[in-house]
Amino acid sequence: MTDLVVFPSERPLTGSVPVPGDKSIAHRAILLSGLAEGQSRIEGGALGADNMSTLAALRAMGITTEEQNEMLLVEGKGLYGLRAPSAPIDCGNSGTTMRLLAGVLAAQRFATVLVGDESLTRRPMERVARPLRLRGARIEGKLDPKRVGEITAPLQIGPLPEPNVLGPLEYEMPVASAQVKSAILLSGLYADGPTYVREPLVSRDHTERLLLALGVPLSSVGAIIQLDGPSFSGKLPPFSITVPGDPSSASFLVVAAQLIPQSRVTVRRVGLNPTRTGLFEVLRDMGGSLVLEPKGEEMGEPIGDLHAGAADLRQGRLGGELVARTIDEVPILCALAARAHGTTLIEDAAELRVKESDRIAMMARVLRAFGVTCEERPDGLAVEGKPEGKLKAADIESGGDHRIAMASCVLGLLADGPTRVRDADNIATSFPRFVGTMRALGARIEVESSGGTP
Ligand SMILES: O=C(O)C1=C[C@@H](OP(=O)(O)O)[C@@H](O)[C@H](O)C1
Ligand SMILES: C=C(OP(=O)(O)O)C(=O)O
Repeated sequence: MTDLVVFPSERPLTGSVPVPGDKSIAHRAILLSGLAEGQSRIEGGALGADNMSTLAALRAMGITTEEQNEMLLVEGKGLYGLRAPSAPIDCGNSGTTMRLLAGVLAAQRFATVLVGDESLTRRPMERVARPLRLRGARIEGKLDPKRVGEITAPLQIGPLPEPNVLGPLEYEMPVASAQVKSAILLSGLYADGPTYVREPLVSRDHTERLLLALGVPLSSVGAIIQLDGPSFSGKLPPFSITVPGDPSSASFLVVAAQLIPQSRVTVRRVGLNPTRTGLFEVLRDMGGSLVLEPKGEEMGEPIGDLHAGAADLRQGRLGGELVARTIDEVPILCALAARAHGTTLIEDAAELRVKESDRIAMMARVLRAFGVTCEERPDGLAVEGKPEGKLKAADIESGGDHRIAMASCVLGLLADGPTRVRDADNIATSFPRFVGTMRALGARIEVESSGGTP
């Protein structure tokens, strides 16, 4: 296991850096390249371990892939080209891998078992199983003794029962989730009738954009999406994509720049899909310093450079529809709130309790360890900002959650002594070069082996 030791910053953060390719877009690009007919090319910078779990799943089902520097070549075999894997597929720490794969595997004539690490094995899976069953798939999990009606991994999927084809589906999702929506849409590629999905709020729409770019007959109005299975040709063309930089990874750098006096940081080629930019909107409302410089688009995804600088912040508010567009940025929003004048309210965010960790409870613990007063609520937090003076140096147990670990590192830069962030290996699930990137901007972070189980 690795600990990070973060030293208080003595100088501004400055420089221009890239971030890894967007994890969500890369999952979808990898999966769809395996289902396309022919060779696709995916360039994505240093993709993290979660994306590698999706790639490994394809390999386990007979898809040939090659990694050349930071480019992936995938030999897609068509929608029906996957082969039964010889063992359970390990989705690692990646909820997106498990839920998106479920949509594709539900339509196969062979059986698969999906497993994950300890954290993924605790996460709710009935939300994805239910709509797939409603269109004829066979999908079972382990009954969750603590949550009635809930199942968790391992997931046993398929084989598809007679008549061997998924049916149409009209489904109203109880919770906004891009993973569930995507699984439903992917299963719709195999269905003999249309797919209609309605979300309570608009979640990230990368699957829709990529499917449209590949010529799939799909349309959406707000939170309603329709895929016309029968008029789909059944073929996906191979494609080349340079995955835009991940705005969720960029958020840690953008927030660090706000908090350290005189900082000026540019993050290059970041995806600016409006379903992902909630944090930047909240930051602007808090008086943050952020300029977006558009740089075109890639397969329907807008891209731009982010120019961030130090700012004097006032309290912010996150709630309602903005939550879905900020869902992975709440840990770093808490760091921002910790240095703002006034109390920042985060509401309607109960979903955070079922991510890699219970991110509401974890951030409450982290903030208190740094000497920041906060109130933990069922669906969020109230964070009392402490804009003056230093925070208290802390010893943080990140619980193996990458976003908790990175948010803690940013807070550590503002402390009155070295901060230890324990169990930080998991940062590699989404941002393998986080420490190198922070150092390139001027932060001092040391990596130490903590002697626990590696
Ligand atoms: O579809 C995706 O790529 C993701 C969707 C979100 O999860 P939910 O669908 O559970 O909200 C997000 O938290 C996750 O990091 C990635
Ligand atoms: C929740 C996350 O990912 P996943 O659901 O894919 O594990 C995340 O990256 O913050």
